[in-house]
Amino acid sequence: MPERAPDRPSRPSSQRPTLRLTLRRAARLTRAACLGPGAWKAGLLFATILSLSFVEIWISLRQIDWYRDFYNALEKVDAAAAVHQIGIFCILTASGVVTFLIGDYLQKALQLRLRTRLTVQAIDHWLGNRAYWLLRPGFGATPVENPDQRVAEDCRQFVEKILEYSLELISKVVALVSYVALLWSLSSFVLAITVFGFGIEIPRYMVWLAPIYVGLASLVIHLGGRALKRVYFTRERAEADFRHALIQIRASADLVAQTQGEAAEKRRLDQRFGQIELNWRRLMRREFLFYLFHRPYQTTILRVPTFFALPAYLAGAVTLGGMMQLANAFGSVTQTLSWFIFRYRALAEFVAVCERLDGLMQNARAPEPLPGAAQKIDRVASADGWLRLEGLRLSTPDGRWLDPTPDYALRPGARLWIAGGSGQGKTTLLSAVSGLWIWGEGRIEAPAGKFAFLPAGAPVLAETIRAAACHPEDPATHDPKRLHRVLSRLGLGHRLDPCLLETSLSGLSMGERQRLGLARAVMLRPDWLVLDEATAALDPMTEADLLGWLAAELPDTTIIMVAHRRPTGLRLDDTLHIGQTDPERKTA
Ligand SMILES: Nc1ncnc2c1ncn2[C@@H]1O[C@H](COP(=O)(O)OP(=O)(O)OP(=O)(O)O)[C@@H](O)[C@H]1O
Repeated sequence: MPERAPDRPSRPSSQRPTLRLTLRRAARLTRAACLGPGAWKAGLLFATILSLSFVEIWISLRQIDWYRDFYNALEKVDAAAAVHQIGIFCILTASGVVTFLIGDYLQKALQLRLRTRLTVQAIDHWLGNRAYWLLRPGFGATPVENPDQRVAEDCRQFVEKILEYSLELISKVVALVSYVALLWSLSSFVLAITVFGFGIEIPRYMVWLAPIYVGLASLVIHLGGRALKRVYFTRERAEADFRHALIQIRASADLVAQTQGEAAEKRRLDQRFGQIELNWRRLMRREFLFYLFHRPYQTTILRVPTFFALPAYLAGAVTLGGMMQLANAFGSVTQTLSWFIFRYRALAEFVAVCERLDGLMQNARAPEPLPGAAQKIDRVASADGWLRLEGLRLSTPDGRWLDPTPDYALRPGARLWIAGGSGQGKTTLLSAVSGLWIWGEGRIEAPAGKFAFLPAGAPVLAETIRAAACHPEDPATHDPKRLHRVLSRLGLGHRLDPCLLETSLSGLSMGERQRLGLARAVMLRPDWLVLDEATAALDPMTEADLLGWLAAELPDTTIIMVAHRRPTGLRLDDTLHIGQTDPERKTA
């Protein structure tokens, strides 16, 4: 039987998304994506890509020299030197293209490797700790919204962005050092200005101007755009909610059509799309403010360096080629320093991705139930294979107590009917026995062995009849002839493709679904079989026939049946009444 989730460490309190917190989140996710088997290959790929980016920096430095040489050739009207420079230009451009192509290809290979690893971990946490079960509204202390989006979209985005940004950042730092050194060597002259009658001389003014210029611009842009992160977070949530509603309609097409629910669905979709619209308007306002500063900066940053270098040219300190080289060096420094500004919008989105994905990973790693309800069920392994309930009283996750469950002991191989009125806690008891339900008090002695659960509704999530009939085991490990015989006995033979035993589950009636559930029970041969209203959709004659057949197929299996009607066809050893209503007395 599944074991209860392990003890949960306390959750970090909700924190404001500061830079430090974002870096911590990004570091945790990066570790999850990088560490593990084959990590050295990822490291090697990263190092190669980084080296290629250094080559690109070298090429760009050569291009700055090229500006000087080319313009000086023009100034001297030296045709041969100009043609030579055009040749150098072609070589530099070709080298740049080749370096870019190889780097881009390797980067995509690394992305695939890291995304696979991160996604596998996200899925492992989400499914492995039963977080998908516990972290739902009404169950978990911190329900996770739209996990589908976080696992599918955010893992991809995180890996793409972290690679892109970390490579960029490292190469920008290296480039910055090179560009500053170049700018330092070029701007050896002094700027002499007069302020309020005082003569001021600023040596190497181009070097000091660059960080002041970019620093002021960064501050202004950050102030204008800092609210964007929240808007991006909400945008993703609204989009995911809308998509989810559409998926629900696809999955419940019959239900919507039979209940003529189109108008209600349209209202629901309108309401969810309304959230997208609302957020979009907020985004329009925020981005307007942001671009008010960002756009002018972006459009002037390439032109302004020439204006700043002009005083040196006019003072005769540099030649025209020297001024162009100086302007380019200054432009390179300011553009490198402006990385934060140019990436501001994308970085704000990246912060939102980190918050969502790390939230999923952290919560799923140690899913915490809603606080407030008692979690005092003492679950122990049964030494003699009996199932025992002692002093058991279950509660709902929000703390409402259900009626006490009678003390009870069930021997292996017995057949038990659990009876009780609607809402009295029968399904909840089954969940507690299987270790899922943790709210309540008392003691459950749970036997070991293979456990199978047949729910009332749809059988299982599977793509083919064969997979559904063997779920959760691999259908390839089951004998196809036996499967065919079982399904035919249950009246589902017509659903099988004669050659491949593969057909879709769509269009199965509720009774057919429940018969498929019985097929599963027989194929799995569990030690413990729990049926929760799993034959309620069958007519009494079929139910009696199939339950009799099931009992014969599984002679040693302990069968626990929850049903409102006393099951026929199954020789019952005992009945356990849950709650205050005794259905037998009621019928009598
Ligand atoms: N997540 C939850 N949050 C709050 N209450 C819950 C939750 N899950 C179950 N309950 C409540 O616990 C009670 C027992 O539910 P349970 O499904 O076990 O009843 P049941 O006996 O199987 O009912 P039925 O025969 O109608 O299927 C019900 O009142 C139900 O509303």
